[in-house]
Amino acid sequence: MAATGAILVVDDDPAICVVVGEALRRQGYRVKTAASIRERSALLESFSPDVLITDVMLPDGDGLDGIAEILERRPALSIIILSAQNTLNTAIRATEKGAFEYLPKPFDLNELTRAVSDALGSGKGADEEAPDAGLPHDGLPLVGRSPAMQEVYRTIARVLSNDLSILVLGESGTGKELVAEAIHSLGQRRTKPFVPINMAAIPRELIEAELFGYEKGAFTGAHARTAGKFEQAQGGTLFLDEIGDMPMEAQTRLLRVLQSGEVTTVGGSKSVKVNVRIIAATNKDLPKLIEDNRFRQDLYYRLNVVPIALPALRERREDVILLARHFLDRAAQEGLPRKSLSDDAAQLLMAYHWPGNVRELQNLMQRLAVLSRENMITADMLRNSLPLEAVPADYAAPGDLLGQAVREWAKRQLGIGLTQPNRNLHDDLLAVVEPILFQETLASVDGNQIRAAGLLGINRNTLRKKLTDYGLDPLQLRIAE
Ligand SMILES: Nc1ncnc2c1ncn2[C@@H]1O[C@H](COP(=O)(O)OP(=O)(O)OP(=O)(O)O)[C@@H](O)[C@H]1O
Repeated sequence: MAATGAILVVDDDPAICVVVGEALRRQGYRVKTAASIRERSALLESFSPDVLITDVMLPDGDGLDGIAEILERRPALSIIILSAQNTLNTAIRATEKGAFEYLPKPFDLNELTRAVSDALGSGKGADEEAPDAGLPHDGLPLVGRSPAMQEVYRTIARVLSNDLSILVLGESGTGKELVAEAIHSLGQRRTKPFVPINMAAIPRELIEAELFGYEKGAFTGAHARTAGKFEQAQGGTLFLDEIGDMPMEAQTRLLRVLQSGEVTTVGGSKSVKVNVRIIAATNKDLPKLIEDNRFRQDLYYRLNVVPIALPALRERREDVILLARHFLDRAAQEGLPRKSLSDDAAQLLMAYHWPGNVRELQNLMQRLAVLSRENMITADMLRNSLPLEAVPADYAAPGDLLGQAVREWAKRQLGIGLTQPNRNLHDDLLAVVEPILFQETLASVDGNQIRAAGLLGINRNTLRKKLTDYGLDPLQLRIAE
């Protein structure tokens, strides 16, 4: 059955308007497109859409400006925000303004059509809470633009206006604590305490006393009544780090507190009401611990209301250079000499597998900012600092960068849905790559077609035909036969 509904698509990139517009029309929607905020305002009046899909960076301003006012006038309208800025800030702003969905670019066309049908099906967005306009956005701590981080930002943006329990998962050093701090400092509890407690860092027998507090005389050394972390976090957020290391008995007690909302100190009998948001984190496989009877299943369900999975740094290599520069900038702001990265250093950083994740990268950049005397950080300096056996032998292979470029190119082509059945992505890629390859190869042999064909491993006639097809002028390439 054809879908019904009117959709307004606003993007100054005509390709996106065409592709998105076509995809939605094929589903049966009525679609109009606009390329600016001015056109958007006019069409909102004359076309009266059910769903507005809008880009953020528009030629006449910020596409998010005016969204709250539009929703005030048309509360039934669902808004989907597209953005290439891809920061936590954009995700939060979009969600706060009342957007139904936020899709970072390049987006998947199926994801967009699904978002449209969800928006129409639900009558209205899932995030109907009153937008909180006063959140502090500056200096947001999380750096990264990879698709995996976009997913993290979207989830963070969605949990700021509620108190759902969060379970942050990820290897050591991926930023779990930073995510917990961000949720707290951007959310509605930000004026109250953020109290972290690391289960792995406290002797097992003291965990309950630390968490729930203790009465004077409860055990040797308990000289006075002491409030536990739960009470200290009253009204705010309790961050239970390394929750997988919590002893079973403490888990049972924690579950009871979460169920009742009351804590009783160790050695005490009176309970105190507590109101805290729980964010837990672990690098352990909790379902496996449950299987081994080392973690309570009921506690797991209680904590894992909204999971946030942080990718390992090697799974988001596109963020490595961004992060490295961020840490170098920070070092410079702290008064250390400003350092930059050479190209070969950047390649080496991207090829390394970062077992210690962002923390390892941060430590390395700080060390180099302090110790190196040069202004430029080179691959040689890194080789002295990184365990070399961990760097793939072909780290410098341009293939790594090329592979990444091709992956991004393919994602972009597929993501914005330019691949109609009659398109030939394979030929399109060759048309981008081959002329560059031919030019470089010919230049390296002073334009000798025979030698170039030999290096390329193709027949000379094939090379000549391809040069003609690509409109490459053999004379300009100084092809000497
Ligand atoms: N996306 C990021 N942007 C900027 N800094 C980051 C990011 N992720 C992590 N860091 C920095 O890396 C360091 C390690 O992060 P964090 O302590 O949050 O990791 P973790 O996952 O909690 O580690 P562990 O499991 O070992 O406790 C911190 O100094 C943090 O500021």
